[in-house]
Amino acid sequence: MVEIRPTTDEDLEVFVDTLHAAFGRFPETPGEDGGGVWWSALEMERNLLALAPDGRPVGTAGAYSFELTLPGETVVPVSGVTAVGVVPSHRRQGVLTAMMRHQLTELKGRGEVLSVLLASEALIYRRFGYGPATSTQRMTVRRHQSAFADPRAGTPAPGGSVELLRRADGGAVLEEVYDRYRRTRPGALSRPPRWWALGAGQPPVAKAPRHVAVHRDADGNPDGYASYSLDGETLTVDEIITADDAVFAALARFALDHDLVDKVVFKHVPPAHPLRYRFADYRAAEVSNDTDWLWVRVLDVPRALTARGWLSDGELVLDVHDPFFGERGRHLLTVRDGKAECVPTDRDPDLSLDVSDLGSVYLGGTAPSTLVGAGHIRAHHTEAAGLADALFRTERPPHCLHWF
Ligand SMILES: CC(=O)SCCNC(=O)CCNC(=O)[C@H](O)C(C)(C)COP(=O)(O)OP(=O)(O)OC[C@H]1O[C@@H](n2cnc3c(N)ncnc32)[C@H](O)[C@@H]1OP(=O)(O)O
Repeated sequence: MVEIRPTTDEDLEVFVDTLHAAFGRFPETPGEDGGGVWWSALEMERNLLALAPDGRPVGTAGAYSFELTLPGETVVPVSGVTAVGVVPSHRRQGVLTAMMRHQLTELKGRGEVLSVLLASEALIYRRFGYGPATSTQRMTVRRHQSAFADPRAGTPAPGGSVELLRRADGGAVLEEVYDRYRRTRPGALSRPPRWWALGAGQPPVAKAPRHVAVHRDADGNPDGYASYSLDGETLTVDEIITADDAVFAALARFALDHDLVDKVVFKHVPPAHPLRYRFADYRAAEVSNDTDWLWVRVLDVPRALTARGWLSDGELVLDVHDPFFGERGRHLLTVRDGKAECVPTDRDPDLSLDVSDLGSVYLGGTAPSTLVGAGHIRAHHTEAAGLADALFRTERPPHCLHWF
């Protein structure tokens, strides 16, 4: 059996070496350009090493300290699980399972409500109770097709402006705009100050050259930015950050109006993004790379359900099974005026579901009826799925464009 132990700053080199062995890449030195920025953002006091009986390190798992925005604009602390790897010689022997048990038990013990991660492969994490909770898409637009149906959309509001920032000048502005945005968007994560200081808060997580355009309102206050790069005739937008759809349109227009550019790639947009409907030609935007992004693991069902906000009133009895911890609980969820109460009950359930499916529907990114249709969630009567859809829905789909 393996021994799992927490790491300290002194373990950074062995941690990085082990993780690189797991991913099959030659070790690079933390602090170099590129991946080095990401390595230096690791919180070594929160990471784990798995050691074989002979003391050799064979596995790694890490956690970042983030805040996650829930429906209803509530913000909760979450651990962002990262840097998970087991060296090829020790795979399929339960090393990851041992690390997950150690980590999830510790997170529960700390009183955390949820844990999140981005999965390298979609078959790995459901068994540990994580479910895919947000998705993201790529939108590619040919510039010559990109006229907006309403040509006035896309110009900044009267008195507003779009200005190109030198990256060195952008730090505080971007951090502030991002922070305001992420508090309004379910599924968005905080970017710790240390990430911004390292330059890691500006995607990609590297010091590669990027251009940044900032949008300001009529009073000169920044309320959105676009980070992008140019390669030949392709302009790639890493992210447009704003809580305002009109500002998004203005920044998208700015990207689309670049001379010498043939196509503009918006790397991360939520499903059904309004931008697609701005174009006079609906087919101007080609959507691809529709993929899962943030996975959510509910650690405390009643606290998770009462932490988020709700749009509709209603009642639902959920029978939630957590096979990884061998737990099952029946919960009466009652929503009134946007707030929920959740208490144990012995009433007949409306729905029976696995904790990973609760993770998938929790942020509003997947309708419970979809998972009933997929045979994941069991509806105990004909109205149950519709009732759950009405309760869990959110005004906007959750979205996370943070890579970690
Ligand atoms: C949040 C992140 O950091 S994502 C990054 C994840 N890391 C990687 O992708 C790096 C390359 N891969 C690896 O290092 C390893 O294969 C890991 C970490 C994914 C899995 O580690 P292992 O120690 O082999 O997992 P473990 O032995 O505990 O497997 C538990 C179960 O999951 C299954 N499993 C594990 N990995 C996979 C996978 N990639 N695909 C399908 N099933 C998997 C195993 O078959 C096993 O199933 P069983 O209980 O039915 O027998």
